[in-house]
Amino acid sequence: MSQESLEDLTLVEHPVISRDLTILRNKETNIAEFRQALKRVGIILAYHALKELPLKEYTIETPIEKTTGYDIDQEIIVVPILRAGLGLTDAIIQFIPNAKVGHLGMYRDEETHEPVDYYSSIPEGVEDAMVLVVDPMLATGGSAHDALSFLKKQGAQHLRFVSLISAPEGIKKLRELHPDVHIITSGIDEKLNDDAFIVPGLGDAGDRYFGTV
Ligand SMILES: O=P(O)(O)OC[C@H]1O[C@H](OP(=O)(O)OP(=O)(O)O)[C@H](O)[C@@H]1O
Ligand SMILES: O=c1cc[nH]c(=O)[nH]1
Ligand SMILES: [Mg+2]
Repeated sequence: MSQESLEDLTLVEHPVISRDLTILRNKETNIAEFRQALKRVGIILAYHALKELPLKEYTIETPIEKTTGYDIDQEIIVVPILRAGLGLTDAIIQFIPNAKVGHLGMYRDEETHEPVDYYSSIPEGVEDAMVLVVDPMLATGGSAHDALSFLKKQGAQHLRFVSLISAPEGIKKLRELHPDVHIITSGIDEKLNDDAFIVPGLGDAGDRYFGTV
C-alpha cells in the first residue's frame, strides 16, 4: 500500500495482536477460543479508537486533599454492523461500559457482493457523539460505506471505523468516499479473492463467531 492511502488510518501492531490474529485465522480454532481472541484484540482497538476523546475537569477529594479529576466529555455510541460486529462490541463496552449501542443489520449478497440492509436502530444523540462503527472485516468496503453514509444522513459527524482485518480494496474505497473517517485496524491483508473474501483473512467472521458453519 502506498503511504498516501495509509493517511487517516491507524494500523495497531502489538505482540498480543499478532498472537491473537493467528488464533483467529487458524481454521482449527474453536468458537470459545475465537470469541476470546476477538475480545482481547477488540479491547486494544478500542483503546486506540478512543485516544482523542475530550476530557472535562472536575474537583474531587482524595483521602489526603482536593485534586483535579477528569471525566470523558463526549458521549460514545458503538454501532456494530450485524452480525460479526457484535463480537467487537462486547470488547468495546467492557472498555467503556456506559457507551450506547446502535445496530445496523446488513449481509452481503453472495452473487453481487453488495450489502443488503435489513435492520437499523440508532440511539439519540448521534450528532454530537463519538460514533465507532465496528465490523471485524473490511473487504470490498461496501458494507462500511453503506453504514457510514446512513449514519451521516442521521447527522453523525464524529465517526471512526474499527476493523480487525482490512483489505486494500476496502481501505481505498473508504479513503475515497469517507476521507473524514479515521480507520483503526489490526491487520491489512493482501487482497480479495474472486468471492470477495479477504486473503489470507479468517473466512466468514460472522459464521465463525456464531458457529453457523
Ligand atoms: O466489505 P464488504 O465486502 O462489504 O464485506 C464485509 C462484510 O461482510 C461480512 O458480513 P456478512 O455479509 O458475512 O454478514 P454476517 O456478519 O451476518 O455474517 C462482514 O462482517 C462485513 O459486514
Ligand atoms: O473475508 C471476508 C470478507 C467478508 N466478510 C467476511 O466475514 N470475511
Ligand atoms: Mg458473514
